[in-house]
Amino acid sequence: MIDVACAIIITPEKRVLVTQRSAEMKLPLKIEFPGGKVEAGEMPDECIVREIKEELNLDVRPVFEMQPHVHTYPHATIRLIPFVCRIIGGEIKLSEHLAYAWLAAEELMDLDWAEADIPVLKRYLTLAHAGDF
Ligand SMILES: Nc1nc2c([nH]c(=O)n2[C@H]2C[C@H](O)[C@@H](COP(=O)(O)OP(=O)(O)OP(=O)(O)O)O2)c(=O)[nH]1
Repeated sequence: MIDVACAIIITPEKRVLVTQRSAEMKLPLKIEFPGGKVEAGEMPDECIVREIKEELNLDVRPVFEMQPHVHTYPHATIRLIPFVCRIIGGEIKLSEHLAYAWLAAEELMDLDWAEADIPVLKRYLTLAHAGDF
């Protein structure tokens, strides 16, 4: 089981950052919440801060840890650990992804998501709808 931390980065206007995996990555061209594998000796919240800096050149602060979701792909079983995050600095510069977009909640479901993200997205939308974020 591979622990993967991902970030649901939100703006004060409630837009959410989504990224598209490149053709060279596993799950090519799928939409995901940016993030990556938790390294040995690292806490998931430390991982998400590191990965977002590496992948997007953004400084984020995790504000809420959501329930993890386990998903089995043909290549691996992952435990996706989502963090709702706010930006505290930096400007987006992509180093691995093909593209990114800031989307409103109602635009999110209609994308070609990595399978593991779909239950996470649904939970986030429930929280957002309830006014938690
Ligand atoms: N980062 C990220 N990975 C996801 C998400 N959903 C999902 O199924 N995955 C999968 C894709 C990969 O199998 C795994 C994480 O891979 P990764 O390639 O992003 O992680 P990494 O940068 O640490 O990996 P590596 O290239 O250094 O090996 O989790 C998601 O929302 N974000």
